[in-house]
Amino acid sequence: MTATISASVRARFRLDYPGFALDVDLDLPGKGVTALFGHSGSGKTTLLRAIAGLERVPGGYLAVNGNVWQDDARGVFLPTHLRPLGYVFQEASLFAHLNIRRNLEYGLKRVAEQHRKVSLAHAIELLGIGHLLERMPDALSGGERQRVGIARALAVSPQLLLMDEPLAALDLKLKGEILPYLERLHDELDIPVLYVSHSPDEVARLADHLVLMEKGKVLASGGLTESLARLDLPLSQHEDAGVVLAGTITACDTQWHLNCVSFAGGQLWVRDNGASLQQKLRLRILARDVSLTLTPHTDSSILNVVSATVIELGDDHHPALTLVRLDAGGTPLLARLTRRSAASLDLYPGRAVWAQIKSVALIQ
Ligand SMILES: Nc1ncnc2c1ncn2[C@@H]1O[C@H](COP(=O)(O)OP(=O)(O)OP(=O)(O)O)[C@@H](O)[C@H]1O
Repeated sequence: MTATISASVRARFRLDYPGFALDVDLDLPGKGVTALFGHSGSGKTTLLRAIAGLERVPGGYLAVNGNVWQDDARGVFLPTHLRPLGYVFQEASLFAHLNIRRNLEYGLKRVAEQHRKVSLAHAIELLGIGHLLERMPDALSGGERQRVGIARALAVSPQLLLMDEPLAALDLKLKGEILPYLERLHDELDIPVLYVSHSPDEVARLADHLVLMEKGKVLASGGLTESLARLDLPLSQHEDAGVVLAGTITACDTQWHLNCVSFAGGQLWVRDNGASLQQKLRLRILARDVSLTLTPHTDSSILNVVSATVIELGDDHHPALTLVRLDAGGTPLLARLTRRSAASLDLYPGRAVWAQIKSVALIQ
């Protein structure tokens, strides 16, 4: 294998199907979660399959944190079974005749002792499935099966984890149960993850980097925070467009069950969901939940008022509305307003405003 020095995932693939062409050239972070987002048929699964070597793409190139898995120009092509990766699908296909422990152990044999970075015990603990080990797959719920599938993918100590809509087959309640486990993986493991999702909520909670796909091409690739705030990308037109900011809990108001989250642009009060002081968390602020004023109001019910500057105004999919991109101390915010309000406030790039955000609207 040829070695490169960059700590990243480099993927270059061109593939032609009748009526569809994949044409990507990506340089992705070598750690953290990269979300692949795009309409159905935009090529997300095809890209994952090419990365896994399941789709043989002549002329392709793939290097994962310095290890070249495919470089056809040099005659390098690792078959799928030799690529140290984990692949999680919408539904975990477990062996029906093996109990959960045996399912998890299956596949471990091909991982040499010295390459085992994630122990089976650690994977079991991370996904909270210790109590299920002696059960048979048909005695598990869909959510439990999926947690086993994720643990199985982790247990082979992958250098890259591919997740293709791992929560898509689950109902909202089960999704809510599994997301915290995925957040733990994100926080505790150093494995780069490519995560296909249609859900802005999952992307907001898990991703660090965002790749937007359209018709087989990469429309944009960049950090999550910056990408979500771009008015030129279709994401901003979603009903639940908004930004994600990273903050730390710096105060607790036990009388009113509120926590104060400090971020680069100020402070926000959020509902106390059991987080502790100094805990880091992500807040999702939807554009429709942000209103603007020219002076800070103290006679309103809104607890959160942040000083910001208008960066740009952009079109919304509805002619009555406009999207305003703001900067709050280096943190981007989006506000969706009526054009009438924007006109009566006389908003223009550079104008100083106050962004009001209802506490109840903040998503943790
Ligand atoms: N083996 C194949 N032969 C021909 N066309 C294919 C093949 N595999 C995929 N395609 C086509 O490639 C396009 C991209 O499919 P792909 O499954 O990658 O999209 P996707 O973004 O993952 O979609 P979804 O979100 O619905 O899963 C589609 O038009 C699909 O029909």
